[in-house]
Amino acid sequence: MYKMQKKDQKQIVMPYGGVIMDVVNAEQAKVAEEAGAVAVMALERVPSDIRAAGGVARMADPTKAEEIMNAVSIPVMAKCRIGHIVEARVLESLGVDYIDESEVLTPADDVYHLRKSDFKVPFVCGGRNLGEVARRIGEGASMMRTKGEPGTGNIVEAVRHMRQIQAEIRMLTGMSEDEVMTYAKNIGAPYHILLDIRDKGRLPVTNYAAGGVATPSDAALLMELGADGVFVGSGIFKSENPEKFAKAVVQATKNYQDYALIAELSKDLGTAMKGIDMNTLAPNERMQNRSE
Ligand SMILES: O=C(CO)[C@H](O)[C@H](O)COP(=O)(O)O
Repeated sequence: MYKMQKKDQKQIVMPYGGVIMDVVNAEQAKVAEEAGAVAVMALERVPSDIRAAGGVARMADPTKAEEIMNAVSIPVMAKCRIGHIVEARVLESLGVDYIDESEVLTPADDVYHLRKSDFKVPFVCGGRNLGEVARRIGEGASMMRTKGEPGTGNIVEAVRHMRQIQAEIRMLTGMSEDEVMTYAKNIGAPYHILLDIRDKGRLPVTNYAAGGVATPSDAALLMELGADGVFVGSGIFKSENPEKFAKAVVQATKNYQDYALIAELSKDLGTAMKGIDMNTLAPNERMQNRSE
């Protein structure tokens, strides 16, 4: 257990090379489980539909989480709005396995994130750089994910965030304690968490990549760059053949350096989700900018 987490807080145990899939109903949850997903994320809509709908995106109807929990035996996550203490408590009372305090929903609090160490249910949070990651761990997050740009089918932001975090960790490992202190000040990160990351040479919690995965090769690329696993939302159920894409993404993530296998998995998959060019998305349309 990481020291910022409560003694009686459950832990998130996710395997290396695992895939967590966004699902909006029992049928999709079963597709994810059959494909080999290690967990599902219960949502009202996948991120590309949230993006298209606009307006305020809130925690899903509890019936949705219950329907999905009843359909599968793998862990079920659900999203609450950033800083929404009551949505988080409601999800905890429903018995979801993990909560994602997520920028995919519109934030409830634009200053404070949840004090996650106050909860029994463990949390996953998003980060674009080491400052964000260390702050979320300091608040008690049990797992991290890079943010990417959800719902775009464009991997470029997920790549940017994974590279950024890995580069900062590599830089940190060469720092003396006085250098870590100044770095902590500069990036607004808790000093003791940076010291721990420096000593371990990696994050103290599992870090999956998320946001924009649309093909088996996208998922493998994020593993290649240092992810422990991947989240895939829109890329599965907005593709032409969700069952095939789901299985292919799971296999490619697990076997991310088996390029011949990834070639086979990529054949005759059907059309991937339509992507969005980042140049067409203004800063205020980017979910990743909703928190820091
Ligand atoms: O927020 C998430 C992780 O908790 C989503 O599952 C993830 O970002 C999905 O993005 P995309 O739809 O682009 O795959």
